[in-house]
Amino acid sequence: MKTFDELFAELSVKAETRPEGSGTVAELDGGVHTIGKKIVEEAAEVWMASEYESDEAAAEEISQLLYHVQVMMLAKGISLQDVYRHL
Ligand SMILES: N=c1c2ncn([C@@H]3O[C@H](COP(=O)(O)OP(=O)(O)OP(=O)(O)O)[C@@H](O)[C@H]3O)c2ncn1[C@@H]1O[C@H](COP(=O)(O)O)[C@@H](O)[C@H]1O
Repeated sequence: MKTFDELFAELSVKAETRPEGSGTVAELDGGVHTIGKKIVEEAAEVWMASEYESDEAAAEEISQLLYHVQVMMLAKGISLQDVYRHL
């Protein structure tokens, strides 16, 4: 189990060190367009799971959406503070 901030720290290191086999590195290499499509796909899955599936399934889809949003933040060089400032 990890928090939003802990995941972002982990992904930041992956983006920096580019370890072999990292899905994050592969997604970053796909670029903003590819990451954006992934976000839209996961957002739809959050909607469907929330409307038609269990709370557990919805929570899992939400975690995946948060992950892809963080990958987009890294692709754009947007920090947690840049986002939190708007909350
Ligand atoms: N939390 C996540 C996470 N959530 C979602 N995903 C990715 O998003 C995909 C989920 O998409 P779907 O369920 O829709 O599955 P899918 O459509 O079959 O997936 P694709 O074929 O599109 O890849 C997964 O296959 C992962 O590639 C994640 N990938 C990684 N993490 C965490 O990120 C960290 C770094 O991961 P790596 O960069 O891979 O080392 C680790 O702590 C991981 O737990």
